Amino acid sequence: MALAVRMRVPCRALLCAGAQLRGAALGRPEWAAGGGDGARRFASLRVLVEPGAEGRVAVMKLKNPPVNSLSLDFLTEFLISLEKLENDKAFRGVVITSDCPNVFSAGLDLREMYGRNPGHYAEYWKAVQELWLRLYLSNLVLVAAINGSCPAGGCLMALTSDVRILSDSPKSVIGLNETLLGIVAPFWFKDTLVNTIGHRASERALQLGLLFPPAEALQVGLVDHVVPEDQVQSMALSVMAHWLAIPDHARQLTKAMMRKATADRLIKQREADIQNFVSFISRDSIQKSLQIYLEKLKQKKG
Ligand SMILES: CC/C=C\C/C=C\CCCC/C=C/C(=O)SCCNC(=O)CCNC(=O)[C@H](O)C(C)(C)COP(=O)(O)OP(=O)(O)OC[C@H]1O[C@@H](n2cnc3c(N)ncnc32)[C@H](O)[C@@H]1OP(=O)(O)O
Repeated sequence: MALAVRMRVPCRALLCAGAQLRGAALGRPEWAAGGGDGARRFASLRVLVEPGAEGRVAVMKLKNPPVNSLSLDFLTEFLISLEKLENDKAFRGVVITSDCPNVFSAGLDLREMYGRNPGHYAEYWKAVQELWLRLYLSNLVLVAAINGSCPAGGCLMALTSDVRILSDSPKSVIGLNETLLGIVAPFWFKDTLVNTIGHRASERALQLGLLFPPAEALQVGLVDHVVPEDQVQSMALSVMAHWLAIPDHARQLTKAMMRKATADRLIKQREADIQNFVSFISRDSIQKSLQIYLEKLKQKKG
């Protein structure tokens, strides 16, 4: 247990203070207790948390329409919800899924990375780092119930889970497609992928910006199960029951043993990573790439 405690991510106080500030800006996140489960069911504007099974599993539903992009406000609310669950001893596992049709998450919010100032980019990147660290080192069993498209930052989020279940639908593609946008997946995105599918498969997937359809995602090991769309959540809960059969302390220490070195690489150079991001994203050439990509997304509609 000691290792698990030591592993808690630093800068918690900092991010939480930031979260409260942003919460205030949002008109304070309202944790509306509701239903027969009392305080165990709560919601902010963009994250719903519902009881999953036997009171020890929670289902977190991402609700940032239309595409669950990971905006700063969304990240703030998600991190507050996750912390509430981590601190509630009743919960041992969390299923993460989407409340938006056909999209698990469109990844990082491009509007947070385009046309803003360096201070904003730094604040945003710190929140993205925090999301990854919190999820990757979580003591909870995390199961991603991926019920739709899952590119880039959405894929990163899924990769932090202990198990990934993907819906068998043509819309459900998953991968780190950053190069298609003319940007580069940071080293800790890459490390998380390598830890999941190995070096060679990652090299190919990252350079080509591959978005894998379900059968290929399963074959390469990016996801653990592919099931019909209406069975994603039930499969997630059934897989969860298997993982919860393992004593927490042994499983948590093992998870820490597997993931700590990867997390430490970022923890040791968080500030440098932020500066790197700010200078990279502020380049005219990168801003131009993002502008073109955003325009393409808009044109797709018309
Ligand atoms: C040396 C290196 C050093 C440091 C590295 C530094 C920086 C680089 C790191 C950056 C890492 C980036 C990670 C990311 O996650 S980038 C985001 C990548 N995401 C995508 O490519 C997905 C884009 N979206 C889509 O493909 C589709 O929207 C999707 C998800 C398949 C859903 O399709 P559909 O249901 O048809 O919906 P629309 O496309 O019509 O979209 C509706 C609406 O949402 C807007 N939108 C979509 N995605 C995003 C997004 N990621 N961010 C913000 N907004 C998004 C879209 O434009 C539409 O808007 P509208 O106003 O037209 O309604």
